[in-house]
This record gives sequence, C-alpha cells and structure tokens, in this order.
Amino acid sequence: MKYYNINKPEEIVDFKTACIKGQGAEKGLFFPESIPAYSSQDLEELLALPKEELAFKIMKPYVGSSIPDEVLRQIVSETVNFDFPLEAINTNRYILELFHGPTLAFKDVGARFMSRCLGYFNKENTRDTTVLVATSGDTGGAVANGFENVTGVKVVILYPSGKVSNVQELQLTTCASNITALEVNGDFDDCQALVKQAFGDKDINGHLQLTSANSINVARWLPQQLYYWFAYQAWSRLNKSEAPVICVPSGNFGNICAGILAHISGMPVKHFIAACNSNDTIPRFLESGSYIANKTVATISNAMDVSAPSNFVRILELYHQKVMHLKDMMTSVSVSDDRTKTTIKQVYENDRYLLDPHAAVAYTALNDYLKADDWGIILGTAHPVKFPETIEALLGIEIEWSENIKVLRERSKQSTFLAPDFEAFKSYLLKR
Ligand SMILES: N[C@@H](CCOP(=O)(O)O)C(=O)O
Repeated sequence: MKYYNINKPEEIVDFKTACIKGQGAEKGLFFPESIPAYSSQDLEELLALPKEELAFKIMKPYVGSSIPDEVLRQIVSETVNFDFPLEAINTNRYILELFHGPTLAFKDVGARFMSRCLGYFNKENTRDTTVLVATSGDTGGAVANGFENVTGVKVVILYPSGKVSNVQELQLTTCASNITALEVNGDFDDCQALVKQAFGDKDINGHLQLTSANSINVARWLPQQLYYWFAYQAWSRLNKSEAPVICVPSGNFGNICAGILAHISGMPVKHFIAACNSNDTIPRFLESGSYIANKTVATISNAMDVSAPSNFVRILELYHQKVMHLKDMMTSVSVSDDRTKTTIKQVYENDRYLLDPHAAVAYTALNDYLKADDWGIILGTAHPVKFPETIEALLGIEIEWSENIKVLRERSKQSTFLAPDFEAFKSYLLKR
C-alpha cells in the first residue's frame, strides 16, 4: 500500500515511511491510495475469524510488504490481546466497550500497534527516534504505556495543564525514563499545534529524528478500524434485521474516521453520528458550511476537548471532499455538560449501567437521533474509573479502583512546565 500526502499529493510513501515520518510536508496527513473492498462472501468469511486473524486480515493490505507476515501476526495479536465486548445497556442501546486494555481507553489499540511497528522498523536504525504526542487525556497514557522501555525510542508528551483527570495525569507522568511529560499552560489545540509545527522545523529535524504518535500517524489511526470489525462480528450474532447506527464520542475524529473507512471497505452501517461536547467546530461546519475553530472549551468529557480535529480532513478525503456525500452518512452534534450529567444519572438509575462522560455524550446524541425502538451502538471509549471526580460527585457513589489504578495512585507525578510558545518548545527539544 502506498500513501499520499493530502496537502501535497506528489509526496507518496509506503507504510514504513508514513509510520516513521508521522506527518508529511506542509503539515499534510498521509492517506491510503486505495481502500480494500470486501465482497459479501469476504464479509461472511471475516465474520467467522478469531479476533487476531481478523485483525491480521484487515491490517495486512495497509502494511503491505513493509513488515513480514509472521512479524505482523505477532504485532496484531499483541495489539488486541484483551476484550472488546458489545454489551446491552437496555433493550435497544448497546455499547462496544473499548476500555479493557492496560490504560482503560480505546487508544491502547493504536498505541500498541504503532509502538510495535516502530520497534520493528527501528531495529535497522542507528539513531534514536523521538515520538512527539499531544494529548487531551487518553492518548498520552496509552502512548506512554505502549512505548515504555521500547529500545531506541524516546517519547515527549504535551498535555494541557489542569485539563486532564487525575488518573489520566498519573498515567502519563509516572512512566519509565524514556517517557517525558510536558505540562503546557494552554489547551489541547495549543499542544497539537506545537507538535505539528515541530515536524516542519529544519533545526529540530536536523537534531532529532521525529515522529508522531497521535492519530495523524497512519500506524496509530488505521488499527482503530478493528473496533468496528469486532462490533460487526458481535452484532451479527444479535440477528437484528438492519445494520446499526453507530455513535462515536469524537474529539480529534480519528476513531470515527477509521469506522467510516471500515464501512467504505464493505462493513454494513446504517449511519454514523460524531458526538461532540461543547467543542462544536464540526457540527457547526456541517450545519453552516463555514469552518470556524473557536477557542477550546474545557468540559467534563475532557479527552474530546479539541477544537480543530486533525482527522476531519481525512473524513472529507474519504468522500472525495464532497461534504454533501459525507452528510448522507455522518451527522455531527454537540452535547452540553448539563445534558451529559443528566444522561449519566438516568442511565445509572434506570439501567444500572455506569457511563463515563464521553460515552454519555454519545448516548445522548444517539437517543436524540433514534426512535425509541430503533437500535444503535455507542462506543465506550474510556472506563468510568478514569473520571471519579465527576461521577462520584454526580451519583453519590464511590468508584472502586482497579489494581492498576491503585498502583498509579502510589506514584508521584513528574512533569516539566512549558509555555504554549513554539520557541520555548524548540529550545527544549534542541537541548535533548
Ligand atoms: N482525544 C485525544 C486527543 C488526541 O487524539 P489522537 O487520537 O489524535 O491521539 C486524547 O485523549 O489525547
């Protein structure tokens, strides 16, 4: 498979180069030159596969000859070695729980896949690679965990000071010595802008070999489509007469973009909903046609506090930049914190299911979209235990800590403050 740069289509690379570079010239994202198309017979066969084999079949065309089959098999089986259950919240609303990995968020899949691919490519590399990553909460912990002690890789995580939950902060500030956390006095979009600018800076690139572990990197983005294939296997067993509406909590739009990619490959979906919090650039864009990214707003679903979602350009590319065609398949809505809290309470009281704030945004949006007896799926992108501050205050319950959270709480945070200023970031990187 070859990938072209959306901003500079003459830049064409293979999977290995796309993974190592992370981002193309002129801040362009890499995009696959062709998308695999599965016939109904292929789909039948995919339904019957164990998850490791399904993951291999789906990822193989995207990786091409960059990684030998036996290595790729090993990488994907380590990537998906936990559960992805589709649970019923009530009669017609289901949740695909994506939070059973080591850092309790959906980002574990992409982070584990990318860290192992980079580890493989790095075997021939004599230089260390510096992985830059901006996080609004969940990516940072997953990347820290995925890259912990990977030889030849150093990770620099930028996160917005005071705008991630305590558990998320501990996950990204208490790691092995190859992981550094920079606490930025700004918001996620400031962190993401610093990272993107660093890729285009000659001095930094002369000094360090950089890559990105955000979903701008195809090796982080593409494996996210596996969730949708796992969901497909699970819902086909439910014998529903229609394909589902799938509602995805959306911040940087990498997850929903991967879902749409799976759908374009042939996986049946009736409609996608991109559920946003008050950071509503895309809902407003789809409504009015004007793309205006406002200042990022802090919400209780903090991992979605993104005002300029990197992957929206890929979603448009999937529809050949035709917004009209995209709107037939995807709706995007904004849900306030007040409505999110009401949903957490109602679902807990009526169904005894504990939604985290991100899933609650999606549940609210799905309910608004569907009639009561239509069926649909939300993606559960993070475990509620990551947000005890919000949930305990709202429901008056105490959330039980899992073993990995107990261990985290005993560690102490290590971070370095950084102004949201490119020269400050550059001078930090040049001293490394
Ligand atoms: N929601 C993210 C923001 C970055 O998204 P990514 O998928 O591009 O890494 C987070 O939790 O950090």
